[in-house]
Amino acid sequence: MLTGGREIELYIDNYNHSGEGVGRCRDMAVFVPFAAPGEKVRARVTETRKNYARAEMLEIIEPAGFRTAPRCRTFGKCGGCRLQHIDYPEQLSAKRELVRQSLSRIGGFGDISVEPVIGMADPWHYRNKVHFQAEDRDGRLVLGFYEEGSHRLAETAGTGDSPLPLHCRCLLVDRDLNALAGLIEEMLNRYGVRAYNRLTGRGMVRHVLLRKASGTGEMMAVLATGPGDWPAEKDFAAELAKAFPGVKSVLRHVNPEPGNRVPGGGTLLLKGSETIEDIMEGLRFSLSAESFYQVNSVQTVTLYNKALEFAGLSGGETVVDAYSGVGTIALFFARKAGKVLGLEIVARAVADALANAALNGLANVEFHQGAVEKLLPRLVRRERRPDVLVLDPPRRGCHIRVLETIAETGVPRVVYVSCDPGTLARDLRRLAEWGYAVRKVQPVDMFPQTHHVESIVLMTKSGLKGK
Ligand SMILES: C[S@@+](CC[C@H](N)C(=O)[O-])C[C@H]1O[C@@H](n2cnc3c(N)ncnc32)[C@H](O)[C@@H]1O
Repeated sequence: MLTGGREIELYIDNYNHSGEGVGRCRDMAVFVPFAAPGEKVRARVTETRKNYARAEMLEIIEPAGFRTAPRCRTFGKCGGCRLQHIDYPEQLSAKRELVRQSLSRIGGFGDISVEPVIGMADPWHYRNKVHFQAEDRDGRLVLGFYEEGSHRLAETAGTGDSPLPLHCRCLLVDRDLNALAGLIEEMLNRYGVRAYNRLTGRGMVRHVLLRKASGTGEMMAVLATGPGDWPAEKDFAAELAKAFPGVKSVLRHVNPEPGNRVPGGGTLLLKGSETIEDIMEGLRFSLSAESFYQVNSVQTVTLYNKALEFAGLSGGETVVDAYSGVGTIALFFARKAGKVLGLEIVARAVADALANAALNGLANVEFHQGAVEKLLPRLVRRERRPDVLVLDPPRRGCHIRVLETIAETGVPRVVYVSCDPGTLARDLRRLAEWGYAVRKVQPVDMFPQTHHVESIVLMTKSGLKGK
């Protein structure tokens, strides 16, 4: 029996779905964060459950050849990155194996073939959106990231000789957004603004959301604040936009509630416009602060082009883009299909998608607001069955009713885009039981240095050939 506090030595032979090393001790799986397969480590047990234990690494007795020095000084503290300790080629093969194992164990697909993960030429500074939390420290407001599982900022972040404050140098975040965060932090202090304290209700800034449209360079800054008056808010915004030319939108989101995660409140436009515009593969997209938009612009193009390839369009097809967000996939497809119907639950995203269709002069695309599990069954009853169905659900995967509708109507081609190999495997299993065959599985690395992996899968009705 393994007990908490005990020191053990173990060989690591796999990763779990969170990117932690997995070894075995007395027939018990032991998860060791930041350990890697092929390594022998000494670790202290921190948690024991019925089927597994967790341990913290004390010493690497035999390191793996692909182990590398993490570049960020807060690696292991802030919780954003999980894989900086292994080199990039190993990250890609680990993610491929993760997808393969999920499809095999959860999906029941046996020895399924998974394509090598499409990685990035430069796997750093790829994020076009970031939330910096605000905290008062030694009489100054600082911006940074929380330590994992806490509401305290990790001590320092980043590395190198940048003039930015240490906590504003995330190695995953676009360099302009890091620089913008540094300027905002300096300015907030100069304007005498303090961080909001959720216990006392005093202070002003809760967090800062920054977003960049990579194709145009336009940036948006949203200061999420408590309810207090801020007479200088417009002066602040005007100075910020002047000092940082890409900044086209400065907003203040007021949240009057004491807690940290309470929605509601209102958004005030302080400077510029409420949206920024991006260009991707010749298509224009208008983005608001709340719009869901993929965070890695380089890999998004790769992902969407793969989706197009898997769809195998010849020009006249009807496509349904289920979970369409601001309409990005739908508009990519509209240029190659007869008609595209986007289905999305968030009203604001549907409004953005309609605006985006108009912005690009695409008349063969419609967007409907509602839950896919309600809209899709109605749609296939009312209109003809789509030739291609694209699914891009949130992490929890598809509602069973969506999968049943696919099976009942026999949609010939299903292109499933997923950010969670576990729910992907569960959904593919159901479709396979109802007569669909997996033709191709292509992971794309949208989130280098983290354990997350995006996959795109082509399924066709059995008997039909995948291209
Ligand atoms: C992973 S995002 C994909 C968005 C878009 N395809 C893209 O690439 O930007 C999932 C989207 O599904 C929407 N969503 C979540 N649950 C939904 C449901 N039951 N019905 C319709 N849309 C839903 C979310 O609002 C979000 O926009």
